[in-house]
Amino acid sequence: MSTQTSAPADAVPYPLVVRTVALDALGGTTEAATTDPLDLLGLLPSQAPLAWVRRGDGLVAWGETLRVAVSGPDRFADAERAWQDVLARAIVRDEVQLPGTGPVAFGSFAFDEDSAAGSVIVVPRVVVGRRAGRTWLTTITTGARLGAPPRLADVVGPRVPPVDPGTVVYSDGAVSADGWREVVARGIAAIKAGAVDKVVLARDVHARTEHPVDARWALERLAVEYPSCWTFSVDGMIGATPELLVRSEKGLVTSRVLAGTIRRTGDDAADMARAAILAHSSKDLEEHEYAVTSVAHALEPFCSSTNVPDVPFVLHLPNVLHLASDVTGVLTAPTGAAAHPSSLALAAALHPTAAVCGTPTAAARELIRSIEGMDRARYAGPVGWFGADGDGEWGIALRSAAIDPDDPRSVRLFAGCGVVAASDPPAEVAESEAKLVPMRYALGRDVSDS
Ligand SMILES: C=C(O[C@@H]1C=C(C(=O)O)C=C[C@H]1O)C(=O)O
Repeated sequence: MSTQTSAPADAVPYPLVVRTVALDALGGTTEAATTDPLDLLGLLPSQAPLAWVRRGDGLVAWGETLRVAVSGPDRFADAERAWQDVLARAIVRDEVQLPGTGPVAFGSFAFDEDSAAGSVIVVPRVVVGRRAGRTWLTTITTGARLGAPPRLADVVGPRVPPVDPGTVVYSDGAVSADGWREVVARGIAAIKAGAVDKVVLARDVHARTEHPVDARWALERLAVEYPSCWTFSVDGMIGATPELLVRSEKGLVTSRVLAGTIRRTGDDAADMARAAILAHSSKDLEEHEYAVTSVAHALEPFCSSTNVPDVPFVLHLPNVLHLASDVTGVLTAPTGAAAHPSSLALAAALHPTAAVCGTPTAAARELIRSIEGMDRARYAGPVGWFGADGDGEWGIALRSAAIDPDDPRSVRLFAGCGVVAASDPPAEVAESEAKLVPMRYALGRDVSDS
């Protein structure tokens, strides 16, 4: 339970000066919007890139004006307070006024409050954003006053292509695949003994790369191969998640809940048949129901109305099919409060959902602590960004990996699976392998590597 600001608000010699200007276009395109994610990702430097990109829209950022490290059960509230302190002293000129313009902080939070891994929010120096054909540049400095409007050419370096990580050698993480089958069997036994209804169990795999991992290599591959996912990079945590914990924008809240998975075969006709099986599988529908209910209940105190679809749709990804539900709500101030909560406060209220922890939450988290055999660190925790008005987007850091800050040739890849009474341990191991495919692909060279 602590907060550490590497440039504490009190120690910032001047208030933050935040300036957002419109950009005509990126990548030389002056026509209507392109949806090429590489337009944004292609601007990133190799050092500590920050990204939140989907279908060519989103935010990329670099540099560090401020970093706030938090931990423990109050990590979300502590981060929020630090951000509010910074904002209270900021001088902002925002000529674009869209979600993601003006001051922006990126964050990545540990799954478990007891994790040895810290959580962090980073306020970058430069942000480039794009939304529905409009692009903008934000600079965040600690200069004493507003200077001339920033220009992209002054803040973006010469394009240095991402470096190929080279040969990748995989080895067991904290628990081997065989050992993890036993972990799943223990989870099923605990469910049958009545300890929980559902538990989500995860494993890690270690990758050793020939060359230091250039996060941009992985991000570019993920953004192209998994366009319906949110490709993210925050403080060495990278991935492409299909699951949106919460988006809060102008009083509307959205959450994309996933739970219930089937592997793809590579044969489109067979996959269509599998999609139909998934949509009717009572085991997967049960897993899904727990996840949707946990999100709907967590949102209720903050919403005047919510909309929970009656039946899930099937989300097609290159590696797996998921049961998916988009839960939406209209935010309202909870009793006694002046304003509705920020996107980060909503993420804190939602986390951990039954899609990544289980049902009931506290018992599932205890079971994970006692049988999973690893520290999830920031895997399955909230990752994303928020702005000055508190609006923002937080995904669940799935299909993800953590690059070791002390050894960038060392990477932990993660995958987990929802377990219910009807689960089968070998099938869950196979499902976890399918969920590792995106990050293996990201570190690879071409499709045949995956
Ligand atoms: C835990 C993960 O995925 C979660 C578990 C799912 C399932 O068990 O069906 C599906 C999507 C995610 O909510 C992961 O990808 O690591």
